Amino acid sequence: MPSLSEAYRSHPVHVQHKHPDLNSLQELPESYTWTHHGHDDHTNSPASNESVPVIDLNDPNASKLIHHACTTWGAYQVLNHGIPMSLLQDIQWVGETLFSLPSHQKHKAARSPDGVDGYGLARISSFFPKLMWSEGFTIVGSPLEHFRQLWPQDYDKYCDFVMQYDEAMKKLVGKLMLLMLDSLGITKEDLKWAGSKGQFEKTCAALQLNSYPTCPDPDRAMGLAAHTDSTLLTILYQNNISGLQVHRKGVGWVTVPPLSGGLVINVGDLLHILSNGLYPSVLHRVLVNRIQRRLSVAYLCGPPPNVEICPHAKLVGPNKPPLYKAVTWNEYLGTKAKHFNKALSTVRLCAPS
Ligand SMILES: O=C(O)CCC(=O)C(=O)O
Ligand SMILES: [Fe+2]
Repeated sequence: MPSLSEAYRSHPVHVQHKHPDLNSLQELPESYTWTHHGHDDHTNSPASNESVPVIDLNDPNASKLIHHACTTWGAYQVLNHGIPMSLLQDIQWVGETLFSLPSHQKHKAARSPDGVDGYGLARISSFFPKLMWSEGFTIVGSPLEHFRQLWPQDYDKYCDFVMQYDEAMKKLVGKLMLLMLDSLGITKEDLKWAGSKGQFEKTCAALQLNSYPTCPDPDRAMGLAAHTDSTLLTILYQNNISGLQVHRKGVGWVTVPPLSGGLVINVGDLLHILSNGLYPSVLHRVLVNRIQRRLSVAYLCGPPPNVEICPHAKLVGPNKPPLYKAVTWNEYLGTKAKHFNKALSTVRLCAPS
């Protein structure tokens, strides 16, 4: 069975590796200048009071609320998710410390050209002519080797925080998967890969730390370009700096305001497939600002690598043909590495009615 890192490794996306230290630039270089995008958000439109739903996981109606949020937005924020605030602060501190290291130090843990983990530009960079105003660090499995390069003296305390975060996220994934499937009328017994305890303990994940340094010309820069996640679901912690936007059909770009202790849940491409197109995988992007560095931590969660994901039988019928063919995460990552935002349409069987 291919591991997640093997899956990524077999589908390398080539990203230019030498990039300037964004923290030291006084002007936006041409290579980072996107066309002006300040006008294309929804803030002046009549729908500006629309916002991504906030759901209390202790609410007895959570499953219904999730159904509504996922069909309309493909995203929601959660409160009372069980992750202690101290753990969120710890992982944020790891990110802050990591990205504050001198550039040459960070490059000691650079992602290898065909690799998945380590320091570098966003993997999606190769699909855009302009560079993004961000830096990232990806962790799959143990961060030990890279952290040893970054912090030769005290790497173990940073590793501990990552492991604790990973452990807590795994539990939350179990809870969220149950709720999100329930919201589709699917039980854990309906999915073989839900695991013997029905807690989705075999799901695979990558942890992505993102840093968006302050920018001298934020209106013309892009922190992270519009994309959907190749996951089942993504659990995102954003510190208290705004920047994340989601796209809603008919409304446009909508900012997801940071919520103290809140987590953003994105529907990824594989859950979109599993839901037979009912839940859109949310298109999202990140804008930057000139005042404060923004940090985010994304837990990118997918199925066990060799499991085939297809529209669930309960969501398919005579009037609802399956919209997608079955794909493993590995196969889908390959498709995404080739076709990026058109990947879903390449695994599509028929047009929606
Ligand atoms: O920084 C954010 O808020 C979003 C990050 C993201 O979309 C990703 O890592 O896939
Ligand atoms: Fe994302």
